[in-house]
Amino acid sequence: MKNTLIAPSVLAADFANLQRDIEMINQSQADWFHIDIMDGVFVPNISFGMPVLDSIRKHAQKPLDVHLMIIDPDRYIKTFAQLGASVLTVHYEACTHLHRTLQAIKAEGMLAGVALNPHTSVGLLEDVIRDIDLVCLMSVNPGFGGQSFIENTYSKVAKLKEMIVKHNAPSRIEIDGGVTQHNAAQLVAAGADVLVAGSFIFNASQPIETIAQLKALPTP
Ligand SMILES: O=C(CO)[C@H](O)[C@H](O)COP(=O)(O)O
Repeated sequence: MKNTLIAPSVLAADFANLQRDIEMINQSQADWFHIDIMDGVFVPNISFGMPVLDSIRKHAQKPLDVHLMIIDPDRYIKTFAQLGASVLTVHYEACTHLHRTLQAIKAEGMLAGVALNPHTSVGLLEDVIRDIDLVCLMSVNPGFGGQSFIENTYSKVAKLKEMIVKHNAPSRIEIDGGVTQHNAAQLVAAGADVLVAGSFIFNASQPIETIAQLKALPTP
């Protein structure tokens, strides 16, 4: 029985004490570091770029799950491979030739992810789902941490899980945005494999225990 992977979003970390927060995640039961790269064009925020990720990589003791919220992500596939990304996720809405982009990510030895904005239907992935290692369902409108969870996500998870089973696809389902103790169990029950959480973890009084609680959720 697969257990749920927990990927704390570094976007919510204290950037004045980033090494401290990275060490905390290293000591926790978290599985991945979720890295949100934002360009201020695809989303109305600019997060951080290659120099910060290079510093994170030097201290992170868990795989880097890199989420590109940028236009034309093909430009940077090799760069993020060199920066140590284990998973590289691009937005469906930012790709003209998604199948080719997925092939390019895999050619660099990374797992290939596709993220869908809240308004984007999972059905649009049907012809490429077998080539996707991770589908990231945005449960907030991308760009900022600390937003409220979009309730329609539950039904999207169920639809996506049905498609993955129908096509015998390798895809994991990742949920990104507004994940807390109020929705995590229902998301896992609906078929989520990976939970991204930023503010729920980094704003917690005891973040390591908060991660342990997410990790202990029963899986279907
Ligand atoms: O992709 C993101 C925003 O675009 C963040 O990863 C996501 O919002 C997680 O942060 P939080 O758990 O605080 O919502």
